[in-house]
Amino acid sequence: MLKRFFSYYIPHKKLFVFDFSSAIIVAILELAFPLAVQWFIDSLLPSENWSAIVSVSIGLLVLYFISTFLQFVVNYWGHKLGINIETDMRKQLFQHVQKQSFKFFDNTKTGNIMSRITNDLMDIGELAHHGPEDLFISIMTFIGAFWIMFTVNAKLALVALIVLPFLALLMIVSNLKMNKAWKKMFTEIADVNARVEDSVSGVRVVQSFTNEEFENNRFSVNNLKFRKAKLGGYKVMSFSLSGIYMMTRFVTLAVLVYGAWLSYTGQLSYGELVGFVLYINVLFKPIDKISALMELYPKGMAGFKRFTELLDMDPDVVDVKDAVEVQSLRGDITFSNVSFGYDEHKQVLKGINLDITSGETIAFVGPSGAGKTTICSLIPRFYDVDGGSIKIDGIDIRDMAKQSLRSHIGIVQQDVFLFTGTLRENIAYGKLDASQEEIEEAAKRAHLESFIESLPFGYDTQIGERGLKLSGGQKQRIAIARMFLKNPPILILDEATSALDTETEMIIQRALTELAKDRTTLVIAHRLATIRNADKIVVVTEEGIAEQGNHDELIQQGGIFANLHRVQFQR
Ligand SMILES: Nc1ncnc2c1ncn2[C@@H]1O[C@H](COP(=O)(O)OP(=O)(O)OP(=O)(O)O)[C@@H](O)[C@H]1O
Repeated sequence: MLKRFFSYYIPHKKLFVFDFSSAIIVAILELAFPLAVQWFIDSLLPSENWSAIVSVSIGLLVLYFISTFLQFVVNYWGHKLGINIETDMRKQLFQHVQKQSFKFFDNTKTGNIMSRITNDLMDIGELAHHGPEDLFISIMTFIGAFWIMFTVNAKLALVALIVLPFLALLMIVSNLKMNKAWKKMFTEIADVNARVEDSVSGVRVVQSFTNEEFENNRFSVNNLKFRKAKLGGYKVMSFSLSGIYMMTRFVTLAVLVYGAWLSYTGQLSYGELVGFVLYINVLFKPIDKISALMELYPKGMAGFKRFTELLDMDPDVVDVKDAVEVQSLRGDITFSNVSFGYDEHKQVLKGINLDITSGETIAFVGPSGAGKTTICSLIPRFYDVDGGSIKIDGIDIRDMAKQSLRSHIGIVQQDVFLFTGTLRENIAYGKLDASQEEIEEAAKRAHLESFIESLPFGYDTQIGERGLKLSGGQKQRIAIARMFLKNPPILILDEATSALDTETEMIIQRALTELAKDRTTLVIAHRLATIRNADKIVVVTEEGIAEQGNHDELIQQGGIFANLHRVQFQR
């Protein structure tokens, strides 16, 4: 774990060396200062050589300036190092999450992912800066101070050492306890985030059911759990800090009393006594630093551990070695004996055989939950099949590079997802480098033109978070405009179930018919009227594909489709 943590320093090694060496020089200067004071009192003062006293004072002043500058370096560039590492980790995690398969998102709460990327990494920068540096410097100054104290007066130095084993024990025990407490705290805050994400995105449902009180209570449960976990951590920390404080102050007093007696009996000079007391401070500074690290280390490491846990989750759908980078596709799709389940306990598809010729429009119909959407999700490899194969233009899609395959498939989902931003940005999502002319052309073909013209800010209109300021029909037309820009040879249309008014429906239908031209189009159909002209209708039931043929053939067969047709049109 530590080795992995240190690997993040490699890109910033120059900064690290700069910061670290400055910190070492500061520590050496601090170590030398009490010695200088001791020498000042014992040797320089009795000589009454004022010019030497002034020269030494000026020398000390210069050293102070150097030390001040180096402290600035350590504070600023040291933190810069930490922030750089934190930023790298956050970027890496975000990119990793983007690569995850649908299965991951099916099973992970959004708030949880957000927590990992933001909160969990919050303390890592501080740890990256202070961790190795403070530890090394603390050990160095501690040993240095102790060694000097020992050479000045061994008996007095041993008095200062008495508390050391107790101190070490206290630190180790509280470190272990804090580690546990902070890990728990991160889990709880992730749950708080998940709850907030859920309630805020679902706020319209919450308010329409007047369930605000219920949501408040659910939130309070998580919030209190987080409070308890955090308070637990602070309790251990407070005990430990107080213990350290007490022990260190006890030693100061013991050294002062015993040192006074040694001085009184002529075994210690005044300069040595003053130097010794100053060294006690130098000796305790590292202990203070280490106790601060004790708070930081478990917190940072708990976050780092959660970071690596997520980073080590490999996506389910990956490219094989030497995967084919697809340049273009005709759009012939073949399903051979395909089986699939979202989890091992339940098979959703089995024995699916299907041939789709390029340029055809295929409509999938059947009862809810039969697997129509699932069949379509397998084509862009949102999930990989468990058995059998899917081939496009004769190549197994598992042998194609995932991104190149998906760049040839367009999907218009039932529930159109729009991003916060302008209309222009949302249409251009289909082709990020689209020119204004291309965007306008796509909008025109999606029958969006007159709507955009009616807006005071036209293409620059902000559509609100997730397109909240737009109607269902407008959102669908934006999704269609995106597809005109993307221009994929294979198109998947998940027909909207929500009813639109007849006129809007007609406009959308016209746009879709134009979009489907010269492409292999798969329509997940909910209303049978819209698929009359499909080249092939595939009836999917829980047992698999029950019927296929064109509209008239299926009506004539008098099977499931004919039945569905009768039910829908008799209403
Ligand atoms: N992400 C998922 N994780 C687990 N199970 C899922 C997931 N998506 C769908 N299912 C299950 O798979 C089965 C098929 O669902 P699918 O969405 O493919 O049906 P559908 O025919 O498209 O239904 P509808 O017409 O209602 O959209 C259902 O039993 C559903 O509960």
